[in-house]
Amino acid sequence: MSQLKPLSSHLDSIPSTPGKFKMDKSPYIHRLRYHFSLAKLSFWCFLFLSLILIFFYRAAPPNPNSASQSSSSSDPSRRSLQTPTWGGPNWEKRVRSSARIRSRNGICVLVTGAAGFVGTHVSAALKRRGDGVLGMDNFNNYYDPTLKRARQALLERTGVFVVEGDINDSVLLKKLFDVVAFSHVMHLAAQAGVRYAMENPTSYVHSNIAGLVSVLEVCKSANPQPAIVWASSSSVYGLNSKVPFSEKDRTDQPASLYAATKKAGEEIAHTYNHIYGLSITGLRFFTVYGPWGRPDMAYFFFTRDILKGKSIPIFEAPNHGTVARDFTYIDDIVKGCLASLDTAEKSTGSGGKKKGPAQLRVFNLGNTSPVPVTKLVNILEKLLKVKANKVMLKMPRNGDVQFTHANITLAQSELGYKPATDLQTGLKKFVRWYLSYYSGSGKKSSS
Ligand SMILES: O=C(O)[C@H]1O[C@H](OP(=O)(O)OP(=O)(O)OC[C@H]2O[C@@H](n3ccc(=O)[nH]c3=O)[C@H](O)[C@@H]2O)[C@H](O)[C@@H](O)[C@H]1O
Repeated sequence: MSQLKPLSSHLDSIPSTPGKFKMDKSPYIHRLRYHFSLAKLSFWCFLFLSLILIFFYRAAPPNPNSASQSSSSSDPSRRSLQTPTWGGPNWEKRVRSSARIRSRNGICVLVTGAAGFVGTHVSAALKRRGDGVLGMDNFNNYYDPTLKRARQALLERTGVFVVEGDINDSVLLKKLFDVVAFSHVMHLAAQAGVRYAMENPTSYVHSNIAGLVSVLEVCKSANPQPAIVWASSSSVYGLNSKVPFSEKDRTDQPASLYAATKKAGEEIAHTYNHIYGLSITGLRFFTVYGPWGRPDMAYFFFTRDILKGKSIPIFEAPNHGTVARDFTYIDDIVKGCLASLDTAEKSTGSGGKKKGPAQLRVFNLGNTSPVPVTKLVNILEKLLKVKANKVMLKMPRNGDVQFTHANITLAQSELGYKPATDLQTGLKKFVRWYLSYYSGSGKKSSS
């Protein structure tokens, strides 16, 4: 650059119109030609370097489609969109290999939320029996992402590839359907947690409503259309007081935004079934617990805080009323999920057009025996051999309901669903996992 400036004053005296400049072989002109070619060389070098820089800058995110959706919002489920990591021949090879069916009559399943608690267990179980499984997860930081990465590593070891991406990234979803003709989608990606909905309401709309629609849109346009099984929630029963909760009971009184978004999901599922012939099964999970569980759930952080000697808040209903949950062990839930996939009928549409009526189902997947939260704490105290520092608190008005209790007659008859693990047995397995996971390496922290 420094050479161009003085030279430009010489060039100013040269006519700009081609043909008007007469070649003169004087020494001055030779010097001028020398300076001129030096300027040209510098200019081309500069241009060349700039192009290289621009190329590397633009090439940094491998997938510009995802990058364009990035957001600096406080919504944790959106953060992963800023670091897209998919695409390329190697990536496609891994996708195909993970989704390859390895058993006779196997199915080919896209599992969203695969690095989540239920997603990990379901993906591993499908893979174990020879189904083709491809996982997808956005690894958001709603709770400790290192736990999600550890689950991902577990799945990698069983041969399940977890694609990093958000369900709202329809370009990625379409790409996955271009590469693999999934026969089923197990849609488990969601913003979970009842109380967190008051802190970050938009994350529920983003994942549980917009995200669900994004998944259904891609499924409806796929050819062949997959059958869909997805996670609804026991929370849709809300203020319903008729027990046990049956699928026929009213679900129009949600007590939290989380519940409202799951209820909305059930209505959205109805619409896509009605218009596009998608086969859809919604599963109302009842407080699922077990190894590799969610640190935001009471049984998990009670364990952590009892071990740390911290106080644990136990909610009670008005007039010291008992708060209870139909806690359901993860292995029972996995059986219910696999049975739902296996009994799902094919979608009837293709390429966005309905050809006939399709299956639409909703099932309770619970344990059928509610246990008071105080009893849960007693079991944990015995298993951990540590007395809990309990603080009884009035149940806050932030979305909780006093009790849940599943009627599972329908799931029993249609899916052969039969929960087999009581809370004592399930918590024993959880505590064993917890102690080995968090004390094993000495590096991890559950806080
Ligand atoms: O079935 C569902 O559809 C939901 O199940 C789960 O919600 P919940 O049943 O509310 O579980 P969880 O928070 O573990 O509280 C358990 C109990 O501890 C009580 N509880 C809780 C916190 C506390 O500090 N004190 C307390 O007593 C609390 O009052 C409650 O009685 C999932 O999180 C949710 O994502 C959804 O899947």
